[in-house]
Amino acid sequence: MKILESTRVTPSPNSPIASADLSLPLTFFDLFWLKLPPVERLFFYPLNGLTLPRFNSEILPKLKQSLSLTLLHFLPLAGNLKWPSNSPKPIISYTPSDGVPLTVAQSDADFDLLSGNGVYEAVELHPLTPVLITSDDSASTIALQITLFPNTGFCVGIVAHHAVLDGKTTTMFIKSWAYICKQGNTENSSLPPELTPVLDRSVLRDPGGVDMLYLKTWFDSMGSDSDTDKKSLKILPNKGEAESLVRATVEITREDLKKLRESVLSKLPDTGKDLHLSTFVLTYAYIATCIVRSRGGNGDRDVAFGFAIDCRPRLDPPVPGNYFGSCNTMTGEFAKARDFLDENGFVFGAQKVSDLVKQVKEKGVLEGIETKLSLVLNIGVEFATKSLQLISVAGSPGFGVYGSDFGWGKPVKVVVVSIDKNGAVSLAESRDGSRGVEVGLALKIQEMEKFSSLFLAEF
Ligand SMILES: CC(C)(COP(=O)(O)OP(=O)(O)OC[C@H]1O[C@@H](n2cnc3c(N)ncnc32)[C@H](O)[C@@H]1OP(=O)(O)O)[C@@H](O)C(=O)NCCC(=O)NCCSC(=O)CC(=O)O
Repeated sequence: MKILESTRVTPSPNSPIASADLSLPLTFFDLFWLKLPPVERLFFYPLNGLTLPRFNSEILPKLKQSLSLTLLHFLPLAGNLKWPSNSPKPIISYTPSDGVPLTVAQSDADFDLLSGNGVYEAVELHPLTPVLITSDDSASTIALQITLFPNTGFCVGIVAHHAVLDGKTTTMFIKSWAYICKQGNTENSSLPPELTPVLDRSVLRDPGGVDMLYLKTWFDSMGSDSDTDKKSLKILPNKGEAESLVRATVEITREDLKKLRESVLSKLPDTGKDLHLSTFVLTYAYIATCIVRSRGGNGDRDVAFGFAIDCRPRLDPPVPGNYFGSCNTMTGEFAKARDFLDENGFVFGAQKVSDLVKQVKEKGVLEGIETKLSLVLNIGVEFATKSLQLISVAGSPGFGVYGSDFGWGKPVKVVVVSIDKNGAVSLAESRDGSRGVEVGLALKIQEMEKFSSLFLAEF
């Protein structure tokens, strides 16, 4: 890996938008993620015979110029998290000298291997992944990396501070950048309505001091009375990271989903019809079952499974789908490994995940919102002690990541790197538009081997 350039891309200076300060308060949804590790995503673009001269003269200038134009719409991403002394909570601050940190690199790694579905070591993706810089006083909102693979293609990497943007906004930003790049970089680049971010914070109402409650939860978790520590914007290190994981991608097709649904219904002839057997529920329950079985071992082991919910359409009044920020909450459950190891483990999982989604539909997303952060922090502590098997979810088949075409074709693969640090699997839509689901995995090698032997061999 060779670093070719470390720079900052500023919003296009020709626009008056770039010359005004901007500040956005963090909402309670944002503050939930204040110190939680960021999400890392890579988009792989194959380009046969791509040379360094072509990369430098065509690809890179177009990507940088269009990024600069895109930032006019996403100004907070050119800024930083700050905590002014007169502010009760941190803010996102943009000033005209700010810009997005961008690393340009050249890799001699195997593009086809890293962008394929097969098994490879998780650490192989780390050199392609930008690093989010955070300190006591300041935290980057995102960082980007563009990596050339001579003769084979290039990769666009983004790391996103979850207190600034969630998966929906991150993927909307990448799609907007790709859209403007593909359009040909004219000044005044406008975005279609669904990609135009809504920065207005007044569309979201705090149910009553949840923002300050989350800050207090963060303060309490730090166990320090010093003001510097309390107001530090440093992100927490990943504590539960396992060593030497391998990655692979598996796909669940519509046909597989049909079989999974039929399998649940055949085992629950009376109650099955009341379950919410969506693509998401079936996929997550099935993958969680295979992961617990791949570890095998003691049935007494605690298993926590949980996932994020996009709150935008579920708030009253609903928040626009293109609202910029973090707008999700978590739901989840505990079980014992034996529940999944059991012959009817998948049916158990489908019932539990269905119940969780149905609860959200019935009770709304704000039910129990006050205690969500402390619950998640406690699970993190247990995960770090390795006493708990945690299976969470990053991404969503609804994000449409494969629509991100910068003008050289759609990505051949999109991966979430950070699942190798937090016990998550990643979900995306099938690349071929067939409405299947692509699932990213990061497991120990023995567990990956077991997973491969189990996956879709039985339902
Ligand atoms: C809570 C959920 C997981 C539940 O999903 P479900 O699919 O079970 O339930 P649902 O009500 O959303 O959808 C039920 C069915 O309706 C369909 N459906 C839903 N909305 C639709 C729409 N607008 N247009 C057409 N169809 C729609 C779904 O595809 C599904 O059908 P069918 O069964 O045919 O599919 C989801 O609603 C959700 O909020 N997903 C987003 C989660 C998220 O944002 N995760 C990322 C977190 S941030 C993160 O992790 C970081 C990062 O990614 O960077």
